[in-house]
Order: sequence, then structure tokens, then C-alpha cells
Amino acid sequence: MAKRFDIKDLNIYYGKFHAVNSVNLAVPPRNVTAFIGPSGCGKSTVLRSLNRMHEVIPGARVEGKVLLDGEDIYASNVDPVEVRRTIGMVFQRPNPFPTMSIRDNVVAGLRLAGVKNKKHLDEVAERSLRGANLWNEVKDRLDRPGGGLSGGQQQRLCIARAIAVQPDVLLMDEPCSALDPISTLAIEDLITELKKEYTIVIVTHNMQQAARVSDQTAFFNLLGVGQPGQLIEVDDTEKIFSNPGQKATEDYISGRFG
Ligand SMILES: Nc1ncnc2c1ncn2[C@@H]1O[C@H](COP(=O)(O)OP(=O)(O)OP(=O)(O)O)[C@@H](O)[C@H]1O
Repeated sequence: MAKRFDIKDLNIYYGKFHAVNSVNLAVPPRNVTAFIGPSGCGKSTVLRSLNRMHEVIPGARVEGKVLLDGEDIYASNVDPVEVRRTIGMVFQRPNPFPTMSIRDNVVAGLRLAGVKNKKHLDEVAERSLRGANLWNEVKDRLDRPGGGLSGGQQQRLCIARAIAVQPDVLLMDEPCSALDPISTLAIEDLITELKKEYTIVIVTHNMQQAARVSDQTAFFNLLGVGQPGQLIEVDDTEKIFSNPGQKATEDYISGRFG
């Protein structure tokens, strides 16, 4: 299940624009890695390149390697659709299919892959909703539309949908930015639970959140206007927040810029 990433000399482009310069980073399994840094430094761009979502933007491309347990996800024989199945993604705004039932939302990926056995689909729906800490709140209304849930519930529904296909990695792009503090805490607790089974990478603007949920933190920065973003340092979260190696990191986490 949980796999490790080794990102090697990754450069990311939007057409001619060099957005991210030469990232080297190891992401251990069963661990939460947080990406922090000022707006525009490339956190989401790096995240999207970890499951080949970046290349769906016209003109967008990457150079370098992204190894998942040693296998390059950009190798010529690799199917990007399969990569996106094994490396799931949760977005800033919860995006359930609004008119589809809660149960069908969770198993949408399996249905798409051709699974038809109702008993199996029901079992996966229950297991995934339990895994996303949502089962008790929705078990009596599984046939009601996903769009009828609160924002925090919808985000947990999206997490249930992501884990239903048993991915190796979960990528989360500011998953709490549209949520109230209580729903945010529910998602943070869930992330702590999920890391027992998954490798998790989370982009967050919230320093306290990075400090609360992550094991290692990667700080990205822009060296100047029009320059590519780059990884400044990565270390244990405790170290980054107490004694970072770089002055730019210290300035950022202490609120002196960004
Ligand atoms: N679809 C796109 N086309 C062209 N350039 C893009 C696109 N998406 C992002 N960029 C550019 O790439 C750079 C990195 O953007 P990205 O969204 O990855 O930064 P970020 O650190 O996630 O920012 P934020 O914290 O504001 O979400 C920025 O200069 C941005 O303008």
C-alpha cells in the first residue's frame, strides 16, 4: 500500500515559463510531508506533478524523475491514468458529484473501472466512509445526494472517494482552506489516522496545521519575481519550526514575509 517517493532533479514548466527549479526530495511512506512557502513558489505545481496532473494543462511539462518505490511514474511505458489511480488527490474545495448519492460518490472510481458487484461496492463504500470518519454521520442517508452534506462532510466524502480505490499515496492541496475550524480539526485528525496506511503529501498555508499534522516539512521559496520557485530546505517538522537551517525559512515561519 503506502509507497515512498524519490523526486530527483525535477524541473517544471508551463510552456516557456520555468515554474519550479530542480527539486530533490524524499517522501517516506506512512508519513505526512507538508509543503509550505509563499504564494506562487510552486507548491501546488510540484504536488500536481506527483500524480501527472500537471501535464493535463496545455504546454505544461516536467523534466527529471519522480520515483514511486523506485519506479519512474514518467517512464514511457507508464499509463498516466493508472498513476492517478494509485496516487489520489484531494483538492482545496470539496468536489463531490453533487447530485450523485453519497454511496455512489464513494464508489465512483470503482464503477468507472468496471466493478459491478453491488455487495462488493457496498462493502467498499462502508469501509471507505469509516476510514474517512464519516460513516456514523451518513450511514442513514447513503442514498441522498453528496451535495447535501456540509463543507467538512463533503471534504471527508472526497477523502472516502480517494481511498476507495486503495491508492498508494494521498496528495492534498490545501484540503482545509474552505473549512471552518471544527471541520479543519476533523480533517487533521483524519490525516493522522490515514498516515498509518498511506503516504501523505499536503500543501498548506497554515503553519500551525503543518506543525500539527506533518512529520517532515519542505519549505519552498521564490528567489525573485519571474524566477522559478525552489525547495529551500526539508527536514523534520519539529526541526523546521524550532531551528531551521536557512534564514529564509526562519523569516517565513516567524511571519516576517509571505
Ligand atoms: N495553469 C498555469 N499556467 C501558467 N502558469 C501557472 C499555472 N498554474 C500556476 N502557474 C504559475 O506557476 C507558478 C507556481 O504556481 P503554484 O500555483 O504552483 O504556486 P503555489 O506555491 O501553490 O501558490 P499558492 O500558495 O498561491 O497556491 C506561479 O508563478 C503561477 O503563476
